[in-house]
Amino acid sequence: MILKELSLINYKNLTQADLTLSPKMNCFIGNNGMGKTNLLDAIYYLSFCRSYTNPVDSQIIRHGEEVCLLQGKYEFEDDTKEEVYCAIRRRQKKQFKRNKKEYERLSGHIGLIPLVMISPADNELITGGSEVRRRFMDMAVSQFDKEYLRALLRYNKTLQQRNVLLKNEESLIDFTLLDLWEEQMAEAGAFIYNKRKEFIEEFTPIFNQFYANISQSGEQVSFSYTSQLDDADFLEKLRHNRQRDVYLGHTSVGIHRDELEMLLDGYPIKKVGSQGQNKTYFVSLKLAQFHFLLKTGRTTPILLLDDIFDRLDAKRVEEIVKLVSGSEFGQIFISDTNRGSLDKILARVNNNSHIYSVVDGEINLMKD
Ligand SMILES: Nc1ncnc2c1ncn2[C@@H]1O[C@H](COP(=O)(O)OP(=O)(O)OP(=O)(O)O)[C@@H](O)[C@H]1O
Repeated sequence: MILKELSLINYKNLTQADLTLSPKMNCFIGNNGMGKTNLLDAIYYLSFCRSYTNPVDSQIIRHGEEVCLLQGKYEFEDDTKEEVYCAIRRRQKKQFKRNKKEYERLSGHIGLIPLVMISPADNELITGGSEVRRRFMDMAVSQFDKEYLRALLRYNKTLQQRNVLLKNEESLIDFTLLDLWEEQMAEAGAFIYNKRKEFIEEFTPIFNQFYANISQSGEQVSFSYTSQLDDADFLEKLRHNRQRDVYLGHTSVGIHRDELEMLLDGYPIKKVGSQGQNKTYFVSLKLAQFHFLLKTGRTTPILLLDDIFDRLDAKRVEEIVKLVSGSEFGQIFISDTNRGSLDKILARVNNNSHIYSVVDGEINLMKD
């Protein structure tokens, strides 16, 4: 699937743009702080109904403006077309439309336009808290498995409801209601746990292959997925911990506590990885996610590469260039401050490329 046309108004520092895009490679070049990431982020927004870098919608709207508009026109391999429209207004609920019809729930949109973004912010996957890695699993699975997304929404809602009850004084807690939330949590939680385990099992060899290709080394990458559900029935565990949770005022067991440890040669990469190894790690993770989505979905996802070559040695850059210019990858959006690495990619994809300059939020086509 490709994004054929993108229009935007007031997306962060981008005032206005109407772009007709290349089906293969679209490069955005500009100095620091000019708006390259913002442009990729706008494309991300149209897939996930949220920004990659900033979860607060009101901060997406250009300073001093009241409304931000995004519109993408997509074309699939079987010639079907999709038009996605989004309007974000200050102090109002955002509007998201597919082919002019507004979604009742934004979750209904997730997965329609599969996309993978790789950006320096992904270093958080290694250095950040466990919630970042859970989110990675959730995003990766939700894009091809609607049932997983529904279970996740159900789980989060019941977890929140259980926590609200637990905040009451013990004598005021409605235990019948607590029983009900726990049963629903246990059902959704067990489903998510099994899906995560399945995903990690299938995903690990693909990830290892990408890492080996890029690093050209014998380094082995793997995960250690641990959950409180590993050794006990979830409902039993919830009931067993109830008294403690009443005392704590929140739920201390569940899949919201899962950890996905990331390992390099059996050691936590967080502790042992160099900057270049970390980068190779998360780039490989994301490319493996792309491959996984391609295998499980009905269309080739869009790939966004935000400033990914910095800090990698020439050999690793070359290997990434080789990978992403291969036929497995479809439409790619790439940002960089200079054309060095881009020219190597462009040479591999012949003339199927557009190059844009980004200066102070203005995007101009330099070459097509
Ligand atoms: N809501 C907003 N309104 C106006 N400007 C904004 C808004 N949000 C962010 N910006 C501006 O966007 C700019 C950052 O743009 P972006 O992150 O796209 O830069 P970049 O070209 O990718 O730079 P780098 O090469 O450093 O990564 C900053 O100048 C920031 O102040």
